[in-house]
Amino acid sequence: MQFSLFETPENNSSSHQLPLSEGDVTYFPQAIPKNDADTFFEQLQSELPWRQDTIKLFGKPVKIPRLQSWHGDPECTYTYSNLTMSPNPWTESLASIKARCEQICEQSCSSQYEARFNSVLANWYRDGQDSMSFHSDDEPELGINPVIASVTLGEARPFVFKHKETKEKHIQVLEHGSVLIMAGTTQTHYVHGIAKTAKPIGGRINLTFRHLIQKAR
Ligand SMILES: O=C(O)CCC(=O)C(=O)O
Ligand SMILES: [Fe+2]
Repeated sequence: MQFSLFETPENNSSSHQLPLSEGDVTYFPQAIPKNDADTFFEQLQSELPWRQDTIKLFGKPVKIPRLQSWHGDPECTYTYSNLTMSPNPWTESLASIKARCEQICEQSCSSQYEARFNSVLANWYRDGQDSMSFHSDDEPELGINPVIASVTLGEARPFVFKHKETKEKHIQVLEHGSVLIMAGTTQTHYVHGIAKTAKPIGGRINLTFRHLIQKAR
């Protein structure tokens, strides 16, 4: 699929900045047209090598409540919750969605921001019992003030930002085909997460595109 088929953000008049007192977050609904988003959802669900990792919580092994898959350029080894993941290669659909996110960043984000991504963490929330606890994406490999593009396919879920000191909260429902760009000091001041819900809901795939900085050897 070619990304020239996508609408440009200029046509996407409903993009808006979240009203966070510190941080820089912009939401682009319908960044990926519905038909393409439907196809990507099906393709990614069947083609990615999904795995359920185990992390240690207070010394005890706990299965994380979602499936994940890490992809990127060959040098992009990533450590997340004490897990070190070697990258799986880019698939055609991941590369196409990455190009769309880079296009949005180039056209709509401040020129001081890096608008190239070399890796992506894919998360598959199979139902309402799958979740992601509050965290910041502030690993050293991401550098200072990282730009992260977060794509939602499938079921819409509320995405919660919480200020680390003031506890100010902001909720944005992330819809099918949307892109959320987190930049500036967002990771310094806020944690974010996806809560569980008892509602009977369908699956959601989230892709967070990142730019990893290579460590000096
Ligand atoms: O599923 C989401 O929207 C959030 C994913 C996320 O925060 C992450 O992968 O770091
Ligand atoms: Fe995150």
